Amino acid sequence: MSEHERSTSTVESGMSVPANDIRGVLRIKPFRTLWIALGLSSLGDWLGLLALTAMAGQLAAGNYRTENFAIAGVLLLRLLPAVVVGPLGGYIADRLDRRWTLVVGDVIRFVLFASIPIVGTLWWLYVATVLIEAVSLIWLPSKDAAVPNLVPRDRLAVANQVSMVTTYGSALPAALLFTFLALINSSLIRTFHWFNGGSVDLALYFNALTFLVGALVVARLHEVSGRPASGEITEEQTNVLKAVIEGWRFVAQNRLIRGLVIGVVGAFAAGGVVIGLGRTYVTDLGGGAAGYGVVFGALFTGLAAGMAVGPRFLVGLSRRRMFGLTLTAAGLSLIAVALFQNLVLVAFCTVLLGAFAGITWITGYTLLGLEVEDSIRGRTFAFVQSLTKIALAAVLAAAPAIAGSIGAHGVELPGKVTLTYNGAAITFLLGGIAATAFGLVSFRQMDDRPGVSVLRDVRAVFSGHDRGFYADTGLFIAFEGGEGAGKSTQARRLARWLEDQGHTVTVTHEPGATDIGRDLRHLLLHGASGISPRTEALLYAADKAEHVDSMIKPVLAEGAVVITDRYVDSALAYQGGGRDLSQSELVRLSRWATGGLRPHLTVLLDLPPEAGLARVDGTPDRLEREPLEFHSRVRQQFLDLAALDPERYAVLDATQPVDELAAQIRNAVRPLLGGVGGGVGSEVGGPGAGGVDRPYDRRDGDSGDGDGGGDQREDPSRPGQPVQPQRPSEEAQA
Ligand SMILES: Nc1ncnc2c1ncn2[C@@H]1O[C@H](COP(=O)(O)OP(=O)(O)O)[C@@H](O)[C@H]1O
Ligand SMILES: Cc1cn([C@H]2C[C@H](O)[C@@H](COP(=O)(O)OP(=O)(O)O)O2)c(=O)[nH]c1=O
Repeated sequence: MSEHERSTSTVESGMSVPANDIRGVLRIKPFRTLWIALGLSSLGDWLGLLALTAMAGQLAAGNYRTENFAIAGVLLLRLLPAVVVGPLGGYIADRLDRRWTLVVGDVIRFVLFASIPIVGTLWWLYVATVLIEAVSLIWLPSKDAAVPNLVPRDRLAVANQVSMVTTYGSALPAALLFTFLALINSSLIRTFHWFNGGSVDLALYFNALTFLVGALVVARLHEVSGRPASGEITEEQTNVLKAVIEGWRFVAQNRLIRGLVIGVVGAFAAGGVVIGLGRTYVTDLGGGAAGYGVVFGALFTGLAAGMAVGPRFLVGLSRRRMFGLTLTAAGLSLIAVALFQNLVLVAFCTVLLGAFAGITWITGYTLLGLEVEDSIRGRTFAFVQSLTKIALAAVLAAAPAIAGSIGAHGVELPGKVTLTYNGAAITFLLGGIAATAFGLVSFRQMDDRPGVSVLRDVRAVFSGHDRGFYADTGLFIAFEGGEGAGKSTQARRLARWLEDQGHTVTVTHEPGATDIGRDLRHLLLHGASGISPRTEALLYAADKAEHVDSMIKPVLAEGAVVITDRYVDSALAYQGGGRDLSQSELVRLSRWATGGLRPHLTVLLDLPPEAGLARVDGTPDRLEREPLEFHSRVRQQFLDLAALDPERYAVLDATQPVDELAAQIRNAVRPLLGGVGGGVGSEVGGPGAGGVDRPYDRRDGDSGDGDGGGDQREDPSRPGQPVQPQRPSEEAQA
C-alpha cells in the first residue's frame, strides 16, 4: 500500500465516517439488508424487462409488424400503471405493515414471473406484467418509506444515492446475466429433450428466484415493521399529471429550465428508442437473445461510465454548454447505430450513446440542483421526473409501433450493393435526428457564453488548460468548511506541527489577509446590508486576487508552506451554493482572480451547520445570520466539490475531538511532504515529484514531532537534505 493510500484509509477508518461516505451508510446493518433486497429486486426487474420483451417477440413471431406491437405492448403495460395510478401505490402502502408488504410483494412477483414461461402464452404474459407492475407500485414506496427509519438524517442523501445507483446500476449485471443465461438456455435445448422451453425461460426462472431470495432476506428485517406515520409517504408521491400541468408555467417562463426540460426529455427519448427497439434491431442484424443482452449491456456500460467520468470534465466547461453538447453527441451516436448494419459496430456506438446520454443526464440533474432558484427547485424536479416518465412511456410504445408500420426497405448503392433498412433502423435514425435537434435547441436556449467558440472551450477542457495549476514549489494547503467547523483551530495546529519538523509555514485566511483585503472584509461582513450577490462575489474575488498575488504566490515561490483558512471553494459554496449564482461563472471568476492557482490539498471539515453555528460566539456577521437552509446548501456544495476531485481532498468529520481531527489531518498531509518519512518511493506523485526545482525551505535543528506519531522527520536516504514536495497526482498539472 502506498503512503498515500495508507493515509487515506487511516483517515477513513476513523471511528466516525463522514456523512457523505457510502461505507458509513452501508455499515448500518438493517439498511444493508434492505439494500441487498433492493439489489435483488432491481436485478430481477431488469432481467424481467429483457426476458419479457424477448419472449413477447418470440410468441408473436412470424410477422415484423405483430412482433413489434407485441414488444410495445409489454413495455407500455410496464410503464402505464406508474403513470396513471402511481400515487395509489403509496396510499395503499401507507396502510399496510411494511415488512409484510415487502415480503408478500416479493413472493407474489416470484409466483407471477415463474408462471409466465409455464403458461407460455402472450395474453398471460400481458396480464402477469400488469400484475407484477401493480405489486411493484406498492413495494417501492414501502421500501422508500422504510429507509428514513433505518438511517440517521444526515446520511439519508447518501442512502438515496446508494439506492438509485443500485436500481440503475443493476441493469448491467442483469444484461450480462441475461446473455449468459440465453447462451446456456440454447445449449440446454440442444442437449436435453425435456427442456423444450423458449430461449429465455431460464432467465425468467432465475428472475423469479431473485424475488424469492429477496423475500427471505427482508423477512428477517424486523426493523422495518410497523406502519408509517401518516403523511410520510404522501409527501413523496406527487400526482404525475398535476405536476406536469403546474410545471408548464415555470418552463414557459424560464429559458434555462426550458432548455433543460427539452434536453432531459430528448435524452430519455433517445435511450427509450434503443430499449424499445433493441430487440427487433438486433434480430434484424441476425443476433439472437444473447446479442440483445450485449447491446442492452453496452447501453448501460456507457451510461455508468458517462455518469462516473462526466463530472470530472465539467470542472472546466460550462455545465450549460456541456448539457447541450453531450445531448447532440448522443443524437449523433444514435444515428450511427442506425446506419451501421453490423452488430459489433452497433454495440460500440451504443456504448458511446449511453456515455453521452449519461453525461447529459447527470449534468442536467446537477444544473437543476445548482442553478434553478431554490423556491421553484422542488416543483421543477417533480415536473422533470413526471415528464420523463411520460416521454419514456410514449417512446417505448410508439417506437415499435412506428417501426412495425414502416416495415423493411432496401437502399440501392452504386456497385449493385443493396443495404436493407428495416423499420427499427429507420426509427433509430428518426430518433437520432430528433435527439440531435433537441440537443442543438437546448444548447441555444441555455448557452451562457454566446460569442465564445465551443471548440475553444472543448479544447481547453481536454488540454487541461482551464483546470488551473498547482505550484511547482512550496506546499499549498487550504482549509474549508462551514462556520465554526474548526478551520482556524486546525490550521494553527497543523502549522505548529509542520514548523516543529523544520518547515517554514505561513498561516493566512480569506477574506482580509492583506491591507486592501481588510477593508473588503469589513465591507463584506460588517458593512451595509442589502449587498447584491454579484457585488458580493466580486468583492470576495478582489480579496482573493490581492491575497494570491501579494502573499500566497511569493511565499510558495520561496518553497515554503502556505496554509489558508478558506479559499476558492468558499466562494463556490457560499456564493454558488448559498446564493443562486451560476457555478460555472463563479468558477471562471475565481480562476481569473487567482490566476488558476489551486491548493495541493484541501482539508474539508464537514459538520452539520447547526453544530457549527452553535460553536460561533459573539455577534454573528452578515453571513452567519443567513438562515439554516443557506448553510445547508453551502455544506452540500462543499461536499460536491470534494467529490469531484477526491485525490485532492481530505473530507473529515468535524464533530470529532480536536486532537483526533489534527491527527487525521497530519495523516493526509504527510504524504505530500516529499522526502519526509518512509514510503516516498511508492508515492503516487510519480514523475512530477522529480521535476521539482525548488525544495522547501527548512530550518536547521528539528524540534520534536510533538504528536507522538513516530514520524521520521528526514528522508533517511538523504540525511540533512531539504524536503521536496510531492503531489497526489500528476494529471492536474497544466
Ligand atoms: N473539533 C472541535 N470540537 C469542538 N469544538 C471545536 C472544535 N474545533 C474548534 N472548536 C471550537 O469551535 C469554535 C470555532 O472554531 P474555529 O477554529 O474558529 O472555527 P472556524 O475557523 O472554522 O470558524 C472555537 O470556539 C473552537 O474552540
Ligand atoms: C473566502 C470567502 C468567504 N466567504 C464567507 C464565509 C464566512 O462566512 C465569511 C468569512 O468569515 P470568517 O469569520 O473568516 O469565517 P470563519 O470564522 O468561519 O472562518 O466569508 C464567502 O462567502 N466567500 C468567500 O470566497
